[in-house]
Amino acid sequence: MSMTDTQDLLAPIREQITEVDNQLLTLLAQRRGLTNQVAEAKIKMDKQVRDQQREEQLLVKLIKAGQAFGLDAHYVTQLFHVIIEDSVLNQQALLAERANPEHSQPLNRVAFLGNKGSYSYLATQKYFSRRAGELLEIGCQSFNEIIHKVESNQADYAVLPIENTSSGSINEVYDQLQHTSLSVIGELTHPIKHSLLVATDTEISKIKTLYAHPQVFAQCSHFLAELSNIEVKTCDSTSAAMMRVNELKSDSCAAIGSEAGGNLYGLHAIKSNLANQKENHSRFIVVARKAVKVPLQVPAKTTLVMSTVQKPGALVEALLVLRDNNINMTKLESRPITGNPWEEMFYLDVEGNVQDGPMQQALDELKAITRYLKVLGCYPTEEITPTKVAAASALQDS
Ligand SMILES: O=C(O)C(=O)C[C@]1(C(=O)O)C=C[C@@H](O)C=C1
Repeated sequence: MSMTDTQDLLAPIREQITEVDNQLLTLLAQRRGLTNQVAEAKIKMDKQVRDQQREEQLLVKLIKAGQAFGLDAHYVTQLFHVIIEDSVLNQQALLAERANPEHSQPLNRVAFLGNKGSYSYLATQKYFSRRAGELLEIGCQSFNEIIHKVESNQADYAVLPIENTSSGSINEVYDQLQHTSLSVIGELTHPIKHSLLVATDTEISKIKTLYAHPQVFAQCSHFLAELSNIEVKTCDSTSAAMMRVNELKSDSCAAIGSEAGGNLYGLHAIKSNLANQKENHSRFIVVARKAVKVPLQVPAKTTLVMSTVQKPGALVEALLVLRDNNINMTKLESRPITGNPWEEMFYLDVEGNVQDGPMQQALDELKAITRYLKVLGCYPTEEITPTKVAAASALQDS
């Protein structure tokens, strides 16, 4: 069968697939509209955004209905976890906006690291896509510059990477937090997926020169080891590598970076998942000059910074305060204090709202036993743990 025949066979089926996809999008938008209404009702009824009992009932029904259509339980569960996560995040954003009208501006000026196409750029887009107001992107060359932009009112917000699942905490950002008066007002996690990006209709065997940021090369070392006769050229940023490959428009050049970022420079991916570690995510924080008030209906996280007194067991004592007040700590990081050798500043992320009784009690107790304690911010949690359906596997077997 010739290539033209094959394409003719595919074309009408693809048309139908496109039609179905558009219907799916229409329905998803309709569902999102309904969740906005749910959020409004929850504000009036003073109810929690998350209702995991309702989610479980919903999933059980959907799994059953899916089976009748020949769709397996795993597929249906995965799909609806994403849909429900979107719904929860959307509702949280709406409630947070209502509680902080002064943060709702027609224009959000946001400083981030790198240019269009960088992972920080994509995280910025993702975070502000749920928020009202237009986005003005301010690409910066250093964390210092980013913080300065917000402190000096040249930007309203900054999006900063704080940790990565493969390379750990980003110390430079923690050190900036030690000296700034800005507050953490939000967080988000963004997947870091490296792809091989090209500008022409080429293939891997033709690639002779690769452009990327040195950290990206390090994260893809296993993939690079498989290639032979390749020249590796380091660039200052992922976006610089993309720009270079777009300028060269050569069959023998490729950049490594995110596919979505590459698309902004007219590049397309010929191979994906290049990182050594397949689950690669970065967590970002959003900071602003003014703290936000998190409605009690929304699950919150609080970031604290403290230094303990110099005595054995001082840190343990501080952590016991959290335990005794039933507060879960999700992260503990220590950084040296500038100018005070051998002394440490501790950064803690804990689950809870600063307006909550147990949290206020814990903060009072911590103040009494630490040398320094500051709340860096309290913000809505964006890590939405998917609801498990105990009956799913049983349903699948039946
Ligand atoms: O039904 C609700 O209460 C909703 O908020 C909607 C919804 C959903 O998207 O289906 C989202 C969050 C809740 O945890 C449960 C269900």
